[in-house]
Amino acid sequence: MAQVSNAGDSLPTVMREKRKERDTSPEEDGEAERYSQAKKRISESRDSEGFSRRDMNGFGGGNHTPTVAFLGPLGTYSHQAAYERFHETADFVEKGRISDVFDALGEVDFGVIPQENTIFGPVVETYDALRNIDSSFICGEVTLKVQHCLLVRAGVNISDITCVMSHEQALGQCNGFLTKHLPDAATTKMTSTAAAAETVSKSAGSTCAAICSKLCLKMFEGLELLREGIQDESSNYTRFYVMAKDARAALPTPHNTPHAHALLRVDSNAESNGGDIANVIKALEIPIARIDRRPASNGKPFNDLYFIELRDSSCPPNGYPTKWDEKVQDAMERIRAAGAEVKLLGLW
Ligand SMILES: O=C(O)C(=O)C[C@]1(C(=O)O)C=C[C@@H](O)C=C1
Repeated sequence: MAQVSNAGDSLPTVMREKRKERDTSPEEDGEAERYSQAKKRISESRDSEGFSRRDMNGFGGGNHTPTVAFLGPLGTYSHQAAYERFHETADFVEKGRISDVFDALGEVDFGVIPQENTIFGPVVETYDALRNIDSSFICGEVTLKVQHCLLVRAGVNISDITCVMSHEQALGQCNGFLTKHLPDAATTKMTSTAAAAETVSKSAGSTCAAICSKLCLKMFEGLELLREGIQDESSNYTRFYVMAKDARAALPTPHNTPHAHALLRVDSNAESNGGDIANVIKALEIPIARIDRRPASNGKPFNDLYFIELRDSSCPPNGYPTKWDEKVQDAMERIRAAGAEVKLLGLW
């Protein structure tokens, strides 16, 4: 697996004194403070892990602090993933929906976008947006450990809960818990896990619960932790794409994956190809890491678009395999020769 971050791994000790009497540890208090501070511009150019603004291709040399959009509000897993990837090298910008993060690319330098979860699978909103993008690119990835909590307004017991709010991914990842412990509670899809926590926090007298990160206890007032680690498998990870408008935008070092990747969007519906995805797979001649499929949404029933992620593990640590870009371009030429349309969505 690529670089995996657990948001609570390394935490400042200064926050210990500030600890409030809640369900969070000193480490989690520090974590909350770190993430709150993440929005602020940090003038220091190098942090303790060696991330440097000078390492940002295209940004180095000037005074530009890169901006990074993520699905908000503060306290989402996207927020944590963005912070784990960029630390204090960037200014962070909250967006209301995943599609808003895509739309912001260009205004902001980077966007951090959930792509896939190990329990519930691909993030549908992300693949729907990938169907239409023409000039934004995936330039990196980050993987985050996800431990869901059940948060309620203080004083609410599990037997009182009438509804559960969260992002559809989190509801899906906790389906076993919901079926077993809250079979009669209604579920409400929210734009994000932290949006659910915020809604519960602001609804006096509410008997709704939110499924979200423990960090939300510190981000929003009046919430209490009822259960922790309620997802269907204790080992649970979400992988995020890091995207940019500029295909040449390079992420701060260290390069975050031991493999080289590319993502292709393939439309195999052209008549010249006979609609056969097998021709495309044969033409690739590069190992395939995963294939996802979404309706092409072009008015023709059962026309699909394929998202093919390529992976080459022959690269040196923190680098690309020799001529990776050329290998991918050559594969795309072969796909076109086979009669399908192909678009490069990322190279990292
Ligand atoms: O709602 C959030 O906290 C998000 O960052 C979104 C998201 C997702 O779309 O998969 C990210 C990680 C978790 O898998 C649950 C939700």
